[in-house]
Amino acid sequence: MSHTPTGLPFDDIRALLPQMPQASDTCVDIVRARDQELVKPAGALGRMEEIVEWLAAWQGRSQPAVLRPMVAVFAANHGVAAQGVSAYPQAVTRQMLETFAAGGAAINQICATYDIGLKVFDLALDIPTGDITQEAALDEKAAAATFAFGMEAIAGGADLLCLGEMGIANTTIAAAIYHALYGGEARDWVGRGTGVDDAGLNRKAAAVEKAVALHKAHLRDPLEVMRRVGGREICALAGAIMAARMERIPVVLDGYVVTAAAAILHALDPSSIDHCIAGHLSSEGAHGEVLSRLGKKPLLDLGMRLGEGSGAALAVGLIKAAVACHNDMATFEQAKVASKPN
Ligand SMILES: Cc1cc2ncn([C@H]3O[C@H](COP(=O)(O)O)[C@@H](O)[C@H]3O)c2cc1C
Ligand SMILES: O=C(O)c1cccnc1
Repeated sequence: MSHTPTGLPFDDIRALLPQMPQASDTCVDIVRARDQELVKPAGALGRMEEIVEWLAAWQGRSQPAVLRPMVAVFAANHGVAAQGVSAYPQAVTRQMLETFAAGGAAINQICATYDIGLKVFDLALDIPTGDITQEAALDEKAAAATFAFGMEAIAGGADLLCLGEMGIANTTIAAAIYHALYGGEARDWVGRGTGVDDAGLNRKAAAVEKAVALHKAHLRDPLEVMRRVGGREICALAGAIMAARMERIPVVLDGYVVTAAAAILHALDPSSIDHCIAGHLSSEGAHGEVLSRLGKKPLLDLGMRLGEGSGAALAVGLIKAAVACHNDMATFEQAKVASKPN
């Protein structure tokens, strides 16, 4: 990327890209060699084997481990909610944070089931971002500061990071990001989110179209997309993905909203999300199209459209099982099973 440093906050983000650690091919080779020895037909664990290779590559460990998985949920409010784009009122964002704290949400139960840590971050809920149909969501300084907050938030605490979000109207924000990055028609990118009716869906498409038209002159730069038609949780999620890369923590993406933060980084540098896996395919319509643009094949497809990190956290069950098979299965020799087919 040709870029002259100017000392602006976004330059601090761009400066991270050339410093990203790369996958460890050596660790992958060691994992593959052990896979050959394990007491099963070659390749019989299919994608479970690929999951272990991915963990090894990005943890930089020849024997990968998932001992401290964490879900980080970033919560924010959005000025665009005033356009009538959600089936629920903005107050639900804070009410759900109280529900997370009380242990009553879906994500609490999934984390308890798979022994996953849960951290929830309130990103200035009382101050919704600017309505993207009227103005930029955030100025550059605030966007960069929130990205930095997301980087800090995940520091030091996990060997696998699942990302989640809570923010009424944020499926509209995600759709605006995809429309800005990938073009097409606004309608192609909007879905029913929390369950808007046909009139609500029309208002969503109109809001996305208006926002992208308003900011059009500035949307060639993915970081401008992030601050103008995005929101605080999108900035923090992008920061968390970047920090995880720097710390060699593999990342499990959630659904339509979390993937929008990954799409921003991918647009800056496609290799910047190589340490990320897609936990699931959201039933928010365009998620499949987005994942194929990002080159990600989702692990689960359960017809879910919740957010909160729920699809990512469910995938941890599979990931833990994949690691257990790899690390703890017997070899043909140990099990005294004939290793060569007739
Ligand atoms: C009770 C409740 C719990 C949720 N948990 C996640 N979301 C999800 O729905 C919101 C996005 O949908 P939209 O763009 O239509 O507002 C986000 O907050 C997301 O995390 C929820 C939504 C509700 C109502
Ligand atoms: O897939 C998602 O992230 C999603 C879908 C609907 C509502 N909230 C989030």
